[in-house]
Amino acid sequence: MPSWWGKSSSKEAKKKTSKEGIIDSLQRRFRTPSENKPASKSGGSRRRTCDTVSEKGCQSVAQSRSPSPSKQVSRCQSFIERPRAQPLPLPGLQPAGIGRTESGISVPSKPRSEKGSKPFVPLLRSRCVQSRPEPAEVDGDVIAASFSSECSIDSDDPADSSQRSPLASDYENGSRTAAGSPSRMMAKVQSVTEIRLREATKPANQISPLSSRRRPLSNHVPNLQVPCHGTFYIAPDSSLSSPSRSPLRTPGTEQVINSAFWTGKTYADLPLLGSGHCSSPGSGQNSGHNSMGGDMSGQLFWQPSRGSPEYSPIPSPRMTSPGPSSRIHSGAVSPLHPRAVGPAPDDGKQQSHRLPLPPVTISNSSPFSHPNSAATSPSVPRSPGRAENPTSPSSRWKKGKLLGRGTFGHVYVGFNSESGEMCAMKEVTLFSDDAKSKESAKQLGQEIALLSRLRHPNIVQYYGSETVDEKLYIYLEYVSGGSIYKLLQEYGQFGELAIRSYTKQILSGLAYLHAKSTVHRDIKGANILVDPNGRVKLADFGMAKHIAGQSCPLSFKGSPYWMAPEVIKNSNCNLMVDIWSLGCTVLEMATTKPPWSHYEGVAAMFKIGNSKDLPAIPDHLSDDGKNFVRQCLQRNPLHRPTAEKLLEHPFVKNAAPLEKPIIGPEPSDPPAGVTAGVKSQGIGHTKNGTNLDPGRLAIHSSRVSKSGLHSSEIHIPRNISCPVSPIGSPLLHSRSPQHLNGRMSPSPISSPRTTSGSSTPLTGGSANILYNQLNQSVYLQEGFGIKSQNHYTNSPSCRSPYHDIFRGTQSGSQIFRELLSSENEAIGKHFGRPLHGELYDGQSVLADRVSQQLLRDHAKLSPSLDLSSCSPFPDRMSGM
Ligand SMILES: Nc1ncnc2c1ncn2[C@@H]1O[C@H](COP(=O)(O)OP(=O)(O)OP(=O)(O)O)[C@@H](O)[C@H]1O
Repeated sequence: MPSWWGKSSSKEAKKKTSKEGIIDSLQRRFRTPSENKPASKSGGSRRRTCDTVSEKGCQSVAQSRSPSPSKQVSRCQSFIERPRAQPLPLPGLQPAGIGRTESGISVPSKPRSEKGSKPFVPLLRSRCVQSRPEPAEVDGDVIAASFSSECSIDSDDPADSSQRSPLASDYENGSRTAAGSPSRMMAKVQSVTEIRLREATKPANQISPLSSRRRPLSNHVPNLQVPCHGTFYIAPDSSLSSPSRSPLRTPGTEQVINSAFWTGKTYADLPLLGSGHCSSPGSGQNSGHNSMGGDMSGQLFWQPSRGSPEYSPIPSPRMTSPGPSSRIHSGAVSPLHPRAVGPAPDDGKQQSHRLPLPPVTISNSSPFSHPNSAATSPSVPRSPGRAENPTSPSSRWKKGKLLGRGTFGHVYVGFNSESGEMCAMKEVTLFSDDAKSKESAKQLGQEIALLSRLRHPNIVQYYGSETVDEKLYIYLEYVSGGSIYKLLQEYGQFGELAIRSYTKQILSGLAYLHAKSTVHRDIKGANILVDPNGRVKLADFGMAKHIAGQSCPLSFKGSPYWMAPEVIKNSNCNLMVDIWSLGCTVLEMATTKPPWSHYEGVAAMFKIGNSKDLPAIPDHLSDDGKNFVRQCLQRNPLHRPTAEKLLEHPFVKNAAPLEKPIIGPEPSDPPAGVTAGVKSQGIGHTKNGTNLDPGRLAIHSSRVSKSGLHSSEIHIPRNISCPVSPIGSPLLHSRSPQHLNGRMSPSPISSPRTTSGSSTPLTGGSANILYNQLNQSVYLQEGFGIKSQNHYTNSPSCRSPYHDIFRGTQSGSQIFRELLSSENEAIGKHFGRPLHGELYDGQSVLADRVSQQLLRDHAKLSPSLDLSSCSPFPDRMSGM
């Protein structure tokens, strides 16, 4: 049970103490001479303890692990073990070791000696503490089948590793699990279960962690193989794929172990690797994901947690570990790589950091360069004196507070102080000499390739990306409300109205996604963002995959508690896995926990995969709600309704929108400058008294179109003056009816941009405007009226995975582009131009502007660039 579900901190403290003793014993038992350093220190059990340990740069038991697989089965934090219902940290009442920043980000309050001076502590490992479940708490058949969520199986980044919990998956983390072959997985789970059963009968001090420490390849991975290329064999969360784990940083066996992991090691080797990452998915900065990812075979890989820093009362190992990134407030630490050490996003106070300066010199010497890429060429890092270069898009964006930490890096608020716009900036460090970085880049490339072709109001919008030096920045729609997971943790279970509304929106996003033969594979509360107006956005497409055929075999991705049976059982998975996960998410919203959360991750998987049981459905759900959940949680995927079909289910069909109606201004108080017939409301606009927020016009129009309602029946939403939200974004007004007349009446916030054409990535003054009204796509170009789609050079049809501008040094950009696999191109072939009439959210406009402006800005630097080409890599993308 997550600590915040716990009963009291005192109870936890006792457990902590006892577990620390266990850890000490383990360390004494397994510590190698090299580990017997003063720096090493036994850590406590649980995530919190691990964090502490990590912070101290201690603990590493992996290398000395017992050769016996069974002894290596470690157990990390489980729901079962965690204190129940620990209240959310309140000011002054935060759990020990946890601090809370002004921004609501939980951080370890414990002082860190290494802060600022010790960004990287080798051999830091989170402990895989084998803690035995209390008999009364565990089912007999699964009592042992638990991996520790706090264990790390790999991570070249000490910081990272120390912060990860293996099954990182405990629900609270919503952990995503990375594993391999489903079939093998089940066998492994069962085997591990047996092991755990055996372990459970042993004294605690005899239990060895299933660890994850690095071991010499010769000793532990005799049959290491290089994973085959061209498939998603590396989970985004995998250590291999994590840029944070550079072999250069801490060459160790862990990495090797991971590598072996990907190759489909036999069960006998599982224990060496199976402990997985000790990540605390929802903890700390991690938004609560512990997911398994990667189309790998033969691996049981508990992905490191990712998450939003803001909310987990329990500090994620990752968050509290000495790892640079984990310390939001700790100052100069690099989340991903020692070389990437930089200022901490937050240090208790909100700080803005300028983006890394873009390169000054650009040439086309890069073999990967293309006319439209700003990052294709060798470049010279900008000198400090050039920070204010107006041609630099990046210089106009300031990196703000840390929103969350993911597998690949950190996500920050991006703020354009000139236009007042915001976005979410995902910062990923790339290293040309880091194999893992390359894998990460590949994963990111896949995600970008896929996400860049998605445009839907219920899917977080991808704006663009660029590389600056060795960092890749991915600009995304900023959804300021946080994830459903976070909201549940903070406010408790949702009422049915909210559940209905959210579920309907999730379904809308899924229906759209599935129509593109794309499966998300990681639907859960932590990956669903909510804006202040209650609009839901699917996020985190790191696990998403386009399904060419009817299924995607050999995929074992997802988060244990939300994972469909067929995924666990190695059956072919298809789009229906998302429906199962949706059912779990509905239960999560209704109870704050996913089904089977009383089991530890692996135990839950065992239960999901092997039993015929269905999770309990709370009585307080309506009959429609219960039926909806049952529909989703049918074990036979063929029996599950499609997302499109479920939209007709009474549970969601009549779901009332959460938006409040627009409250019009006083009739006699029209703002100055308002065109006749058009009134301004706040930062929104109205059209001839319809009071439709243009930011929602298309959406509601779409609803009307689908439902057959007349305009008079349209629910009139209220734009709750939130300049941060997509709705409130001035960019949304590009869809204002005013634009149909070739006029731009940007909101006050957007005025500077729209009128001046300032060159920010997201604010191209002459950017193309995409307008959609009443389900009709109309492309507009600012100042030029309606423009044909065919002439809309930045239309989605022209996009490719390489559409983005990669700015930066050759190393960073080249790495990224080099590693964009052919699979990306394959994906692209399935994502052409959005269907005519396809709903475009206002964020699409922003996205287009980003790309446009990036191109434009780069063109300023490189006048010779040919911007007429749709595809930066015509040769590679010709098939799109
Ligand atoms: N568009 C966004 N708006 C607001 N917050 C966001 C956004 N994207 C991400 N975040 C925050 O950042 C956290 C990490 O982001 P995300 O999970 O996408 O990173 P990631 O690298 O994809 O992680 P992983 O793949 O391991 O799940 C999220 O939990 C969320 O709190």
